[in-house]
Amino acid sequence: MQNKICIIFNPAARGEKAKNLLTKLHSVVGKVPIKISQYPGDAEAKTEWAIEQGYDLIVAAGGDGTINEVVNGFNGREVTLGIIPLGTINVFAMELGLPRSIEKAWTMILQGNVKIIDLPKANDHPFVQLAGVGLDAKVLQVTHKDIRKTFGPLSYVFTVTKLLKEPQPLIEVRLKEGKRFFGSFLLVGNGKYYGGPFSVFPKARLDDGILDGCLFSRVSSTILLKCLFKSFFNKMPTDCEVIHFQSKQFQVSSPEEIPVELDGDFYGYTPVSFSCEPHKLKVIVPPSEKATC
Ligand SMILES: Nc1ncnc2c1ncn2[C@@H]1O[C@H](COP(=O)(O)OP(=O)(O)OP(=O)(O)O)[C@@H](O)[C@H]1O
Repeated sequence: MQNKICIIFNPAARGEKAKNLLTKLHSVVGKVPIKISQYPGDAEAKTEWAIEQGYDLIVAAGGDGTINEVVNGFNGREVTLGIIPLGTINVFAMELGLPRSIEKAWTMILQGNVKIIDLPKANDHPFVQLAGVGLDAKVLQVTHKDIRKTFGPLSYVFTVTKLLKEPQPLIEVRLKEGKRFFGSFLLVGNGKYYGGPFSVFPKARLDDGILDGCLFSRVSSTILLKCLFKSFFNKMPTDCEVIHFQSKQFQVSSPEEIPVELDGDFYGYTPVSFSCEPHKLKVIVPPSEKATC
């Protein structure tokens, strides 16, 4: 049976440059409805509305934050996710090997090769690709929107440099499987990539039923640069500064509240519990990708 498709478009993605792509998007998708997200959180509301109207293939046209909102709008219902990557970095699209051009992404969506992947959660809040506790979440929280718009991803580098001068927090990670770790900055991955083509979780797979963690005992510009360099070549440092773990479920706590981000957007504060629902999310991938259903 043919899917009923609805597109949820975020004009604010790619530093608000995505809005210039709306006419192009209309010309590529023809009569398929495009609903425009009007404010942060609206992509989730529009997805819920679309599902109530009987649409069963919801296409997120935006970046990772838009995909996150769309998936949160699924609320456990049996619908399929399509993606037209219009964000700045598009880490999840990179993980799935999706084409970046609107035409190619649309052709792939119409081909309809579905893969079923895991759906990670922070408390009850789903995310698709990654989460961070500590430094990166704080960077997202404090980097002003106008500075982000002007300097793009470079604006985060300015903030990191400033934040590294501050005292580092203490994070405790308690795995359901029994182990306990301590550190100051935690990254959690469903897939391999973080922040671009950086393979911070080289062992991660989107459909293995587990989450990968990377806990830094402390962070400095040298440690971060070393990690970025190594992860670009698919090798994370294995020295004492970084603990790698895999787990189905774990708790993260800290003496003080520490910020948490999900898929590149600020989410809230510790304590937070991470878990992973295996084989829960249907997503359209290129025909060359082996479907798991
Ligand atoms: N109409 C809107 N006005 C302002 N912000 C919006 C609007 N609609 C959605 N948003 C917000 O835009 C933010 C950025 O979206 P998104 O993450 O998709 O783009 P991006 O940051 O360019 O991409 P990526 O995360 O892949 O680099 C999200 O936090 C989302 O909540």
